[in-house]
Amino acid sequence: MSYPPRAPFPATRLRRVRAHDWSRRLVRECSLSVDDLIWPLFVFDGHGTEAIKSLPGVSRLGTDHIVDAARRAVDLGIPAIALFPATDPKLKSDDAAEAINENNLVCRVTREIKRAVGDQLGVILDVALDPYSSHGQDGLVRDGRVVNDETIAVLLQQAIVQARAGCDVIAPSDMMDGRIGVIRGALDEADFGDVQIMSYAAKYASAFYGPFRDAVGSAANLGAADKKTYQQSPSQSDEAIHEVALDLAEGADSVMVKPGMPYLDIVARVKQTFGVPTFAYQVSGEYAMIRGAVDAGWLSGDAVIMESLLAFKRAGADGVLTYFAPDAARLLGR
Ligand SMILES: NCc1[nH]cc(CCC(=O)O)c1CC(=O)O
Ligand SMILES: [Mg+2]
Repeated sequence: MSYPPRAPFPATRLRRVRAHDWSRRLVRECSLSVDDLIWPLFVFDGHGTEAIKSLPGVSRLGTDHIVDAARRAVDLGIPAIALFPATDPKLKSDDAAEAINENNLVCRVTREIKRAVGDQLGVILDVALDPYSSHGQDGLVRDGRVVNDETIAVLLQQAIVQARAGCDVIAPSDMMDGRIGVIRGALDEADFGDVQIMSYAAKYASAFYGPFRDAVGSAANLGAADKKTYQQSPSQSDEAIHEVALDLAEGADSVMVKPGMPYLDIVARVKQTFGVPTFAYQVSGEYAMIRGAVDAGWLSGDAVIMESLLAFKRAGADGVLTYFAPDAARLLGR
């Protein structure tokens, strides 16, 4: 055998198209755009900003800062924000009554944001009781159990007050069975037929939510309890498909998989199975993991952020809820 070898040469060399930037761009299968981003924001009833220890770089925004953040989202071209309230502990109760107060923090702030930016920005609000309950659970607790149907009776009222405040998208994140159909019916009856429902359809009982619970202050309320009787076990894949099928049949306009990066297989299955608008939530723990490593100098920030978000697109997601939304929008705008 002579050297260098003359034949046979590999007919197919995948490196050929990788050799030039123009050619890599030409064969690109998926890409991330600012249109794919949803920016989650934490708001508290006060002024200024509050750092969140377990979410470096993310702050709770006071009512005097939140409208500016919404304007910033518009300027960056981000299509939508998701608002989460850090409720004053004094307003939390066993029945989470503050959730259905039409002048609660999130409703007031939504009205202000919509007044300022109108239809230039979509506002998404969670439907679940955990920011308002003294036990930190997403539903009502009776004899130590999170009860399903009684909870839904409250959730539908929460959805209505939020829609009345001007919220564009209701996002039930509670994982009660059957709530999408009931909320859809209630919205339609109250003349909010145009308000969308983005269902957290496949939401897992995950350890990656820790920093979020610090941010909204539900960690202390929840204590050592967990949400395993309603959120899915991380071992489940077929069950996620079943969940999504039910929520779509009940009227969900779009569905979400949560967390994101450890569940890209679920994102891919959901998109391939149903072909509907599918979102993924790169949750607080995923953000903290990346941010922490970047801040320690172990990972290169911009590259890792963009790679992590592109991976959602490759899996089939139509959009990503991410605390990196403003960073990504800035990087994409270059
Ligand atoms: N309804 C609760 C809710 N809505 C969004 C998140 C987590 C988001 C994140 O971790 O970034 C959670 C946490 C939970 O289920 O305990
Ligand atoms: Mg369900």
